[in-house]
Amino acid sequence: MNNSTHTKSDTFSVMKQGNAFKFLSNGEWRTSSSGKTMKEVTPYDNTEAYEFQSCSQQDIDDVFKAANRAQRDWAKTPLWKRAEYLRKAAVILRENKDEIATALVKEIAKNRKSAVSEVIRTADLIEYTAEEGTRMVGKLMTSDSFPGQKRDKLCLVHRVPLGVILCIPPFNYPVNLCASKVAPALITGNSVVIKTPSQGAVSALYLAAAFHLAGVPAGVVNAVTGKGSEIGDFLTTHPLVNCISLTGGGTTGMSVCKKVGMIPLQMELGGKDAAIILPDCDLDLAAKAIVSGAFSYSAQRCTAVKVVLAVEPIGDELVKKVVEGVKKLTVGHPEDNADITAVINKSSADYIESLVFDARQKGASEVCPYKREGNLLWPTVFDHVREDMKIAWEEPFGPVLPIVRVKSVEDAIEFANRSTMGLQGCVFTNDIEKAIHISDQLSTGTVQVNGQPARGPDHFPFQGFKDSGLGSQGVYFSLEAMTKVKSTVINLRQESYAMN
Ligand SMILES: NC(=O)C1=CN([C@@H]2O[C@H](COP(=O)(O)OP(=O)(O)OC[C@H]3O[C@@H](n4cnc5c(N)ncnc54)[C@H](OP(=O)(O)O)[C@@H]3O)[C@@H](O)[C@H]2O)C=CC1
Ligand SMILES: O=C(O)[C@H](O)COP(=O)(O)O
Repeated sequence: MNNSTHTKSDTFSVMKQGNAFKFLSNGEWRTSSSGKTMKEVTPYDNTEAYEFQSCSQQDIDDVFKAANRAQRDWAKTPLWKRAEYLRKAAVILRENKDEIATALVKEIAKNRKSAVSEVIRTADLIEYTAEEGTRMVGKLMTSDSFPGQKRDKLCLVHRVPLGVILCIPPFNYPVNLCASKVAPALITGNSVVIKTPSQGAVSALYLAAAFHLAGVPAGVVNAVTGKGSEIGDFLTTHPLVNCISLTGGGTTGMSVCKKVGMIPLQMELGGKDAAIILPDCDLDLAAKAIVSGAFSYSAQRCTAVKVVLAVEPIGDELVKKVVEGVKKLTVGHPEDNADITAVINKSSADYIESLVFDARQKGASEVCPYKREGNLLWPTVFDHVREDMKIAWEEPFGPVLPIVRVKSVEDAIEFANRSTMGLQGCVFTNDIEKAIHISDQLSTGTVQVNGQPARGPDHFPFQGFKDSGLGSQGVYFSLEAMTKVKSTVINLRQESYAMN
């Protein structure tokens, strides 16, 4: 393994040919056999951000064959050594955090501070995964714990890799949500094929490059670029895929689920996270969490607060505090660290606008008014939202927050549970018994008490109920998801009991 540090500006030069980024196949950065490239524009000024390969079916087929070939030797690499590769990749990410953050700023308009923190969070996640993975030991079971049995069978239980994992991250965390799939896959002895998001492709390629530069053997980490609508089906239905881990929209996730065969799936899809605010809560704390929860990264987070259910009589006071908080948010360019930056593309901005117009036309009260310049949308808050308004149910993935007034906690729970999604929810109250009762009633994978919805810290389990997903993420849970149980049973001729 190469132990030198990677801080020079040409560290990643291997990834490029001219202006175009190459894709990673079997340990080599290549141009596509299609001869075609794709261009990506910045969300904020529509100028060209990057150019990268439009991978062909032939490229993808080659990548899967390489990943399949490399996996067995990788699985035979001692665990401590696999962990070393991961730690090395984490070091490379940290050393190059500014360059990678620049890609995040340009491709997905994440503000610089958050972009740098995504890279550091990713390095931490990879290191934690290396450590957790080395501690993931098998277990020994004995037959005599089952009724009627003697101690004449010893069962050695191991977790073994699945094979080739197809990792499909979304645009909003192209580095971190790529690593949250790749790191657990690698430490457990799988090889990976990354399908980068089209907006965010270069950021995800940097992640792949960190593993490549760390010296991970050829074929173990591969990354292809291209449009999901063009190469998605070929990737997900490829016979050499042994597991798919996808984070993205519900429509994408469900269509993949319907097409693939009997392989394990880890799906992290959309959310409509509700914040239930009880009259007895610390209102300042709740308002602060709502503003941060609803508007960080312009609300392009699956865990964003997407509807507030204010239990009367606190509605007026809560709305006043939320509006005060929203007015302090800065709107502008990601390089200036603005809180609110342009949403990912025009079609997303148009969709968000359609939800705004629907709420406006149906009479919601626009307490923080909507304004748009290109893809830049000012943080908008609607009060007195009713259930006939689309914004009450749909996921805008943009800075528009609906507030619904409800008469009772029971009404709030009923409203929240009517959503087809069930990622997270949160409840603000000073009564912990009430909080537990509400958490028990909510059909969501996680409920936060007196805090905003969030995936992190990244070792916590993260899962969606209903249409929000399948399986659980979070370091240990992903290690389990990317392995299967294998057991060896030793049948003794006579019973034997371990003695002191
Ligand atoms: N629960 C969670 O953890 C999270 C959920 N999300 C959800 O993701 C959505 C926004 O992210 P976004 O990136 O736009 O989501 P998409 O569903 O559009 O895309 C997600 C990923 O899937 C790829 N893809 C698209 N079509 C296919 C296909 N047919 N087969 C295989 N892969 C495909 C995309 O590639 P391409 O870009 O080329 O189309 C991208 O890499 C929101 O709905 C949000 O709620 C986002 C983050 C976290
Ligand atoms: O993609 C998302 O939106 C994330 O999974 C949420 O992560 P966060 O809660 O750390 O923003």
